[in-house]
Amino acid sequence: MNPSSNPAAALPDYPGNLYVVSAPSGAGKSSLVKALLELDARLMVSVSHTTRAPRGQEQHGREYWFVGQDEFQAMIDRGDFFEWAQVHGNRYGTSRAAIERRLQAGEDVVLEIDFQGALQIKQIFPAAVLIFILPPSWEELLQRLRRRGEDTPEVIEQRMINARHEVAQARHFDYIVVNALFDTALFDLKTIVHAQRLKYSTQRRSRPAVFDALQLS
Ligand SMILES: Nc1nc2c(ncn2[C@@H]2O[C@H](COP(=O)(O)OP(=O)(O)O)[C@@H](O)[C@H]2O)c(=O)[nH]1
Ligand SMILES: Nc1ncnc2c1ncn2[C@@H]1O[C@H](COP(=O)(O)OP(=O)(O)O)[C@@H](O)[C@H]1O
Repeated sequence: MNPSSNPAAALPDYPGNLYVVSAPSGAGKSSLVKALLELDARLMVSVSHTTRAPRGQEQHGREYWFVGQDEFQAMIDRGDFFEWAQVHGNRYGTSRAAIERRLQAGEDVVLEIDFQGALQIKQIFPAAVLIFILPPSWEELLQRLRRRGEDTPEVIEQRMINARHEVAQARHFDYIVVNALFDTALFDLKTIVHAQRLKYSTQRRSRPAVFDALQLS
């Protein structure tokens, strides 16, 4: 956990839903979230800020806002981050403005962040739904990192070491999805999002249409 992060007061009960997806590097969270967004027009992903250098095809403002150490530090000092954390030697953060505005507008937001950030979010926004994605095995995780071909062997080795610690945090999450077969994991993710959407809308102002159809109070 990040002792220096700016602890926010609990957020109000926004009409939008917040989903947080975490996983060890290479488990498939970016691929799954991308596929989920294609299936679900109501979901928006929040683009984080990072001090990490861009990988091959990554674009500023699409995968991340790539910023320098000084700019990141200035954002921390101004309290611009909802949460931030140091992960694999770089800093990553979710900007407050982007997600609060969307949740207020009733949009559903997905954050793809590490477990430290996820646990910070749960503290300030208990209605957030925390989903942890597990690889089917350590061997498969290593193969996926190698096949992705984006990281040096040293970086892959570090990510495999960090993964042991990260997966131990899965028990603090609301749901666990095993990404063995991609389509099965995607289906699981979609089901969680859909089920939570129905559940939360019953607790809030809006009622799911099926309640009217069944004349439920
Ligand atoms: N706390 C936090 N973690 C983030 C944020 N954005 C990305 N991360 C996490 O940082 C880690 C490294 O991400 P990245 O460098 O893209 O590598 P990848 O996970 O291998 O694709 C992953 O666990 C991400 O989920 C953020 O805004 N906040
Ligand atoms: N179920 C799966 N089976 C096989 N390969 C997968 C699966 N899910 C993702 N991958 C591949 O594994 C690699 C890592 O996935 P990625 O989405 O980048 O992971 P993460 O965002 O968690 O670091 C990518 O090359 C991706 O295409």
